[in-house]
Amino acid sequence: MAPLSDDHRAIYQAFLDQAALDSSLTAWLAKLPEQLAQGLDRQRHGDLSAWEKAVAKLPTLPTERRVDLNSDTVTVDLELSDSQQRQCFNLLRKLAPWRKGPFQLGGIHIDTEWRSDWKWQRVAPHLAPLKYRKVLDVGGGSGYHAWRMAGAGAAFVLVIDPSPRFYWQFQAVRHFIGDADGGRTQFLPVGIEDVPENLGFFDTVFSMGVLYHRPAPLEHLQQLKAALAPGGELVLETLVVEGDEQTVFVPGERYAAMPNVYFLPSSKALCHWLERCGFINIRVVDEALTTLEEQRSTEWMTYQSLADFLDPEDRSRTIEGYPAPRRAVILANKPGLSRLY
Ligand SMILES: Nc1ncnc2c1ncn2[C@@H]1O[C@H](C[S@+](CC[C@H]([NH3+])C(=O)[O-])CC(=O)[O-])[C@@H](O)[C@H]1O
Repeated sequence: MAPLSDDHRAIYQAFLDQAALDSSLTAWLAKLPEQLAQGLDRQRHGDLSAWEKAVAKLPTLPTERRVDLNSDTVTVDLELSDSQQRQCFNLLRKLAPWRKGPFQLGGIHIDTEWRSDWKWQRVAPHLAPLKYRKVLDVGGGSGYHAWRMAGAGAAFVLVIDPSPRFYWQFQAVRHFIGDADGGRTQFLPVGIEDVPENLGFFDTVFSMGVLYHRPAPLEHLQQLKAALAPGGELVLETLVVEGDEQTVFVPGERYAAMPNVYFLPSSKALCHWLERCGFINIRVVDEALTTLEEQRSTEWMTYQSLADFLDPEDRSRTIEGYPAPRRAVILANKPGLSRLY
């Protein structure tokens, strides 16, 4: 077994607690130390040591704090001296670009590239209540949505995302939140391909903003289904195009300047794919164009953003001449009787 650092011990313990309740997790538990060691291997990610150090340098915070995971801005109110606040600000800045949020931590407002709260507003009203549910957020970024899921009462929320920057952003936010969530929210720096097969564990699985990055989208849907418990709910959010059941668009090298974008189906085609993968109760609950207010450059993400990736003459097209980003939210269930009913 690979040695566990202090940071990882909490994740391992959270898994142990869950595994005691459900034996399907034990297969993952055995692989966990190796996966953690690899996901955070300093040799593989140049800036990792700097991010790790920035989080380690965050000052010890007063235990008296008010944590709100249920508002659009994930908020931790606590009294910081001016110098402590300046120190925190500078350390949090070292983890930039901050893409997914917003957060308000000890009076510091992290205005992220994405208004991830707007996505949550489109998704949350349609979900089976998250209370008591074990939740997996695949490609969960900084963990913004995971904190909102914990705020909605989920019993256990696991973010998986192979980006070590996001891992350290999550740990920075965790430093402020402390154990206000009862340790129910955890982050593993791994990809969906590292999740053991046929886990059948989670009551809700989210895949938001991930499917279009997968070269084998049906395989991705099958992996999500395999992670779900019988009767569990899939929440799929992805880029789509307009069209019928057979419409699928595959862009060239880049789409809105993003590399690694593969399949953009219509939402009708996506429903068809889900049906082919054996999901039931499939419904499109939202479809909307991404606005320039939802994704933009900020002080915390100073690089180019959506406005630079759309045709300046015709905002309905990307700079490559493709249809501008449109996103759908689709819910579906894995067949079977849920333990929650
Ligand atoms: N193999 C993989 N397995 C899991 N995650 C992956 C993988 N490859 C990349 N990712 C992760 O998927 C996330 C996609 S971003 C959506 C964030 C959030 N969900 C949102 O809805 O705002 C969308 C975007 O920025 O294009 C990134 O954090 C990747 O690191």
